[in-house]
Amino acid sequence: MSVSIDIDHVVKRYGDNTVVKGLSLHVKPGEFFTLLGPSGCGKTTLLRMIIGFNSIEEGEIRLNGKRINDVPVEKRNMGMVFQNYAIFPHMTVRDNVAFGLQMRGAGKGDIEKRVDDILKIVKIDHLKDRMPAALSGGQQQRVALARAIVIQPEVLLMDEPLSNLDAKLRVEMRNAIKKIQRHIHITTVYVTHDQEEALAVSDRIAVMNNGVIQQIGTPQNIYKRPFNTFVAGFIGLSNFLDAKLQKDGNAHTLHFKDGYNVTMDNLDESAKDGESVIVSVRPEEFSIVPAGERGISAVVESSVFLGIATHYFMKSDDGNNLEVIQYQGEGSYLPDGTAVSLQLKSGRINVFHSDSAETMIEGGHNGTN
Ligand SMILES: Nc1ncnc2c1ncn2[C@@H]1O[C@H](COP(=O)(O)OP(=O)(O)OP(=O)(O)O)[C@@H](O)[C@H]1O
Repeated sequence: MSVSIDIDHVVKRYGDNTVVKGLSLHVKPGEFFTLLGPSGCGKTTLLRMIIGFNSIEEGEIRLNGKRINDVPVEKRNMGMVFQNYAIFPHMTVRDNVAFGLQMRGAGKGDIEKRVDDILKIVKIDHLKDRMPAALSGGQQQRVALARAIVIQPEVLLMDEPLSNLDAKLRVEMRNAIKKIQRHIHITTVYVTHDQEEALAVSDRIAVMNNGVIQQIGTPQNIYKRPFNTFVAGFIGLSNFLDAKLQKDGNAHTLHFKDGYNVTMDNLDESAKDGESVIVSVRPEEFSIVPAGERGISAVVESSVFLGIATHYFMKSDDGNNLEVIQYQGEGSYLPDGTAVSLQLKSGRINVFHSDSAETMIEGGHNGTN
């Protein structure tokens, strides 16, 4: 049976330095939940609080509603996979995976069967007699994963498990991890600073900065409707433009510096007439139209052909550097120096208050309550 995890106003201090600041979140049974944020934001610290390597200064962590603050690591029944694999170099794959079961006093026959089953699940059963030094990085990480899950933990914790692998293997392994997690349906908390990896594997993501959660949501929700400018800038690419808001009855108009304006019908009541706002636009949320048409005037400075799309680096007439993506079939190639107009897709762009940096899109929330 899968368990839920409640993190309830937890605080972690190192001396005078508070690195986790009254943080709360709920992980559902069987969920693949990711903590995502820049280096030093407190992800690993929080993960270590869940498994019990770190003390909890304030607040509570509960498993299926039961407080575990004072339960020692070995009694928490959690498996953990580390960035550096942490497998025993002097033991075969089979012995590495069997180790945790032996420590728990499982019988010989039982150990053999469970190790065989798990090695099949992580697809390294053909390597069971190898020593770790004779394995690739991806294979070693599969051993580490097998070792963590063979003990049938209630919770699987992973701390940047893919960061030592090359780019191609990272993609292969993240797909494998996601598949295995779905298969065994274990509540999983995954730590990464790689936003693409987080989007690819997670059911939900908590975006953290400086010990505080910025937003919790599904990958789609966080990408499409970031709660604040930090999330908009951290997840995927965003262009940020200044605009002034004008209220016209129920609708609002965004006025950009060079006279272009866009009507919005999805802003909430916090949007005030005359307010300065920040508009975030994904590179694929521009429509490129010929120069002179309505839009933000810009010139192509350089471009990168990516096969599926062309990525343009442009400069707007009022001096903003803009990144714009044109998918194959959406128009002809624009050589450097081409003048264009950029129109915005009003249903897709995001608008933030300049002062609080928080969204004013209707229904936009940070998912923390
Ligand atoms: N044992 C410790 N003593 C003092 N400060 C610590 C200790 N461990 C971590 N910190 C500090 O706590 C903050 C959060 O660290 P943490 O390792 O949780 O960040 P992170 O988000 O996991 O970053 P990274 O992606 O680089 O691992 C950092 O400022 C770090 O220097």
